[in-house]
Amino acid sequence: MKIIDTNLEGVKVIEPVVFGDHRGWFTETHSYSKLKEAGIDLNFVQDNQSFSAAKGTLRGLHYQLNPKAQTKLVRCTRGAIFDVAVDIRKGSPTFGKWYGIELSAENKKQLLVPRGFAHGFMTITEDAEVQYKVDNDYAPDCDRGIIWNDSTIGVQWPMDIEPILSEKDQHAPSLEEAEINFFYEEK
Ligand SMILES: Cc1cn([C@H]2C[C@H](O)[C@@H](COP(=O)(O)OP(=O)(O)O[C@H]3O[C@@H](C)C(=O)[C@@H](O)[C@H]3O)O2)c(=O)[nH]c1=O
Repeated sequence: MKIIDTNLEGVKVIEPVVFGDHRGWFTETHSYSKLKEAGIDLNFVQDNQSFSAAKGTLRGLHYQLNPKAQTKLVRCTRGAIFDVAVDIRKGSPTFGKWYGIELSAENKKQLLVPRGFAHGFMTITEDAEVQYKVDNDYAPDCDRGIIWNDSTIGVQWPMDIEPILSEKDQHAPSLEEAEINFFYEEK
């Protein structure tokens, strides 16, 4: 498996090895040992799956406050999405900066979104299924969002449309108004 750095410290793209033969293919979708060898030691405690029934569905930008912050390891198992991580660690040299990548059932790429980052995605196929691991329990009290089109973040979503959003995501605050309790720690 290839682990590739991005413009944001700690945000990584993981490209699994896919073994094809006359039956189809095989791939490891997660390896604790291989991530640990690469210096990524995570204890995933929950697996999530979502299905979005229409192209242009946007879920995000979401995060959980400390002490319930979550690292997410995201992949797309049907269709394709544009997946985004935003650095929202106070005092970070890349605060408010984003990274985006296409994840698809075909390319099998994964995005590692660390604690202290907001996460969201837009579906770019007729429907899409997303699966992700998290390293902290779901905690509705700590669940927060930032509006998907926040102008200071300026995510370049792949389709210039009014996306399909949840009621909650339609009313999310701006980055400036959002409650954040993550602080950048220099490595
Ligand atoms: C995230 C989550 C939601 N739920 C419930 C709450 C709610 O009734 C229903 C749908 O929740 P939401 O509307 O928050 O689902 P969704 O908008 O898909 O939220 C997800 O978006 C992506 C971008 C993420 O990064 C995830 O961490 C998560 O925030 O599922 C759980 O029971 N456990 C969970 O871990």
